[in-house]
Amino acid sequence: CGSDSSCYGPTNTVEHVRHVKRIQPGVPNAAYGPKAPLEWGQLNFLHTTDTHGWLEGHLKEQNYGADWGDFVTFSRRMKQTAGNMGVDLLLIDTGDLHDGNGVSDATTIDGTDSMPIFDEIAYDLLTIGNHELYVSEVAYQMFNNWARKWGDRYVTSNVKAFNQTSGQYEYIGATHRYFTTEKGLRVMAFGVLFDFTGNSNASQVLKAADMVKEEWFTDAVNTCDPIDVFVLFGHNPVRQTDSSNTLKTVFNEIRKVHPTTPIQILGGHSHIRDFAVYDDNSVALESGRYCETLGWMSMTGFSSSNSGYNGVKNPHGVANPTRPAKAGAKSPFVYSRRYLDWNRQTFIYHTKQTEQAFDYGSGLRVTGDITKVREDLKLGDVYGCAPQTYCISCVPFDNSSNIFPGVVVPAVTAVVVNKTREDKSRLIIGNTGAIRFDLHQGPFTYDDNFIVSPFRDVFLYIPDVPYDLAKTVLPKLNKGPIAKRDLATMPIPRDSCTDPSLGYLTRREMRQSHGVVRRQEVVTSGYATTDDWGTDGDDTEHTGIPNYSLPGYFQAQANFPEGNDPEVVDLVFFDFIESLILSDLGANYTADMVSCYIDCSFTSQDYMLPYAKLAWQENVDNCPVVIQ
Ligand SMILES: Nc1ccn([C@@H]2O[C@H](COP(=O)(O)O)[C@@H](O)[C@H]2O)c(=O)n1
Ligand SMILES: [Zn+2]
Ligand SMILES: [Zn+2]
Repeated sequence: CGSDSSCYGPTNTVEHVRHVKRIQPGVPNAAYGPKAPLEWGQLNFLHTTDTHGWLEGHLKEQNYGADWGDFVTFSRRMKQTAGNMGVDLLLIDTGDLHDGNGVSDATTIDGTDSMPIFDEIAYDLLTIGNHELYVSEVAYQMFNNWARKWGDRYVTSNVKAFNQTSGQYEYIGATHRYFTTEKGLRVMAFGVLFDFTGNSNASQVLKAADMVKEEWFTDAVNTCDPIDVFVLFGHNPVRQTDSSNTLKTVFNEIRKVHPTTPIQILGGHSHIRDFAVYDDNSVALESGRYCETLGWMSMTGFSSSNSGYNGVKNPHGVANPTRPAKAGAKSPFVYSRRYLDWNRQTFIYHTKQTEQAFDYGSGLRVTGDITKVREDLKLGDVYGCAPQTYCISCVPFDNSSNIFPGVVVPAVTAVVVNKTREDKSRLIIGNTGAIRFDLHQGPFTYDDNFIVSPFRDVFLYIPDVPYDLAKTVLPKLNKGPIAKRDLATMPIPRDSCTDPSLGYLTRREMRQSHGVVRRQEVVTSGYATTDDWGTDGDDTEHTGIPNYSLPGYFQAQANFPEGNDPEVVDLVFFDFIESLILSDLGANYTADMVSCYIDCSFTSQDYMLPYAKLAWQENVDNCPVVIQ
């Protein structure tokens, strides 16, 4: 098809219309759920991060099946509960709102339809992620629209945008926010993006080490105004050993002036559930990715002698936090943390509601808005029937059920072809990070195209590169062997990724087949988190999911002569990795030798749909939806 989208568009041909069906969101799960009520303290946090447009929830995974409308209801009910108890609850988001789902990415400018839906939550603090900065139009969407709307709640302590009117780089949001909570806590908040360098020239990211030298920062830390608690939040991993973590830099600067004031840290970007202890008076929470996880953190220990807190000391009728940051901590503060699975059952349980009584009109309206966006963007249109599940990391990289050998390599081999050069041998190289989510067995929809491959990374190429040189590029990019995780240590010997037939079993059958049933309920596969406090953070217990590490890059070779190596190849790659490719090819290769391969609008969003039309037409009219 090349760049001719009429070859695979959903409505252009009669033949295609036959293949268009819609799938419906998954039903709420029923058999298992949260292990215990939340521990409410004086100051409580609900945290989202790296939502990447997944506002519809996970339509093919019951465990993460709530949509943003359900979250609207939940967050409002939790705010009311906090008010009724006489304590504070802060809602916080740490960025990456774009790139990952059709709701955010199927519009001409990413986020056009998703951002108004996202904005239905009354966040107290928000900050910016790197996915708001790759594309200038998106950066300006945040700068000109949402930053203005969110005012001082949008804290971008080290991120500026180029203001075309003033000709200056200006902070996108506020540098910091000093505010008093409903219960009298004086909060100083900083929102810090990791030292990101892949942004377009519409923005500027100050390194944290430079940010802390800015006058506004030293003024804020040294202010004479009382500070009861710092909220240090950012699109930034919380694990101190993560090389991207720059929260530590800011933490250290605060500590020079405030040795014992609590610093509550909330992070993101590494897409994991995590909780880290920084010191006796500081703990950090990270809340996963893609609307799979809602993070909960609470603390108690404020008194009239150390704060302006005028709320209830230990809210009644609920559990309260009891754990010091670490054993023997010299601190009045105790904490709790929990990773909530993103489903209605979780939301209903923690608001003490019933399925019938849970919904608010506001939440239902937002669910309706999401449905309308999905319909308008035709996200439910089906392009093929995937015969099995292919995952990114639940099986080794070379397993046929891995998405790279199973889908991505055959898809780029078959579809990424320049007609005028189709007789040439080619190597196609991509970064594995461009593939963002597992591909589930069953109908492959327009939405799934963005879920699997959301970026608009253009396929570029250099013609006629000697094969002896071209074949050295992938190993140079990857440098080093693929680390493999020993399956024998994993709690589940197989799961629906490795054995697709299991996808047809119910979760109960699946677990019982392995003999793991607890509390007369089912323990399903999912996150089994280990953090600085151990293994009791997951709100719903799960057995783990195998997680094999990946090389950074993949390669497909196409139209190679049988039994021989070609003399030269067309070397095809995403523009996202152009500079790396050129540096691996050496000084004889320069940017002026690079051009668009098919055309400059054919991107990584454009090869999966034609492949689905090519490879997955069997059963397409009768393709069972497999909800895991
Ligand atoms: N145009 C792009 C942009 C990003 N990527 C990949 O995404 C990774 C960053 O994602 P986070 O959610 O972790 O911030 C980046 O490292 C790339 O792998 C891409 O492929 N193309
Ligand atoms: Zn992210
Ligand atoms: Zn990120």
